[in-house]
Amino acid sequence: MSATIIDGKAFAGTVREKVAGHVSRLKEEHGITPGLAVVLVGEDPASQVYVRSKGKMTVEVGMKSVEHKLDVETPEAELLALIDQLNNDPEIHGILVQLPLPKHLNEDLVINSIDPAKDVDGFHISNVGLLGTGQKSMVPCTPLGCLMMLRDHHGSLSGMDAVVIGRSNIVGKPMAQLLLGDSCTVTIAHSRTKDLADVVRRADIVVAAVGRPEMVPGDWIKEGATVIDVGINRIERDGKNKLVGDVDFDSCAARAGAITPVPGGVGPMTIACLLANTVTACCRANGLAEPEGLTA
Ligand SMILES: Nc1nc2c(c(=O)[nH]1)N[C@@H](CN(C=O)c1ccc(C(=O)N[C@@H](CCC(=O)O)C(=O)O)cc1)CN2
Repeated sequence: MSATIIDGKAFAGTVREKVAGHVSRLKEEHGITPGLAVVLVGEDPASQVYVRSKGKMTVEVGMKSVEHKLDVETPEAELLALIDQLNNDPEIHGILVQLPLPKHLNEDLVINSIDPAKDVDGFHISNVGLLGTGQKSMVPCTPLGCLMMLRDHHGSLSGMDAVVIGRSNIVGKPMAQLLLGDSCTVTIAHSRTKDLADVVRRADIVVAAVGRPEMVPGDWIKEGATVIDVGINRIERDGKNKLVGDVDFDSCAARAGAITPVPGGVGPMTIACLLANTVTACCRANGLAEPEGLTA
């Protein structure tokens, strides 16, 4: 079997076009411009790239972009004061604090200080609870992007066996909730899972989100399964730097029915879904109908 490559880069482009359409309608019909504030603490090189990209794409879809770049040693109280200011700014509909944060900052405290209605990352404990109980919430961007690609490829996911490898709060757990919401039979596998290969071999859908380069070999994949690779791992091979996912692409593609590449798969969908969440948050804040197809 030679797998269909799910082109996340192209799909993200169509999501951004839809977002841009909604933004221009919000401006023309209601005089509202959605605003997104991104906060970066420190100078982590990868985070700097992602934050730059978020700002650029926010402006490209016609939204207001605000960036706050804080010194690596910023005291927690100062960061919390900035979030409070953004929570109370009527021109800001979405707030995102780029992760990871420097070690001296309490990530849970910082995330939970964001107004849940403006929490476009969907990491606030209220949004986690709402998603877990099947209620309307802000949905974390990376799992939302994976769900959109799966729905686009399969139509209905109902009754499919899904395995999520990885139990992080920002990808593994919300991904499992979303798949359950679409009536998949879901297993969350992790480092202590017994017979991981056998568990993965039963799955129609495999979402790999462990952060270990090329950990999943092709012979774990059921013929025709769909493989969604969330991993973004920088490795050195043959003296060159390379970006690889959590699955061994060539051997998995040889057995899968469809697979996302790295780069160009899940990654670009993360930022597209951030923009989608910002429009959703803006519509909710103004009591307007939510854009269709941009939420879970
Ligand atoms: N507050 C948040 N922090 C972080 C999140 C998040 O969703 N919210 N996710 C990641 C980083 N991230 C966005 O912030 C992100 C990661 C990767 C990509 C992407 O497009 N990757 C490209 C490859 C880019 C490269 O060469 O490095 C791809 O996969 O094609 C976008 C956004 C952690 N922090």
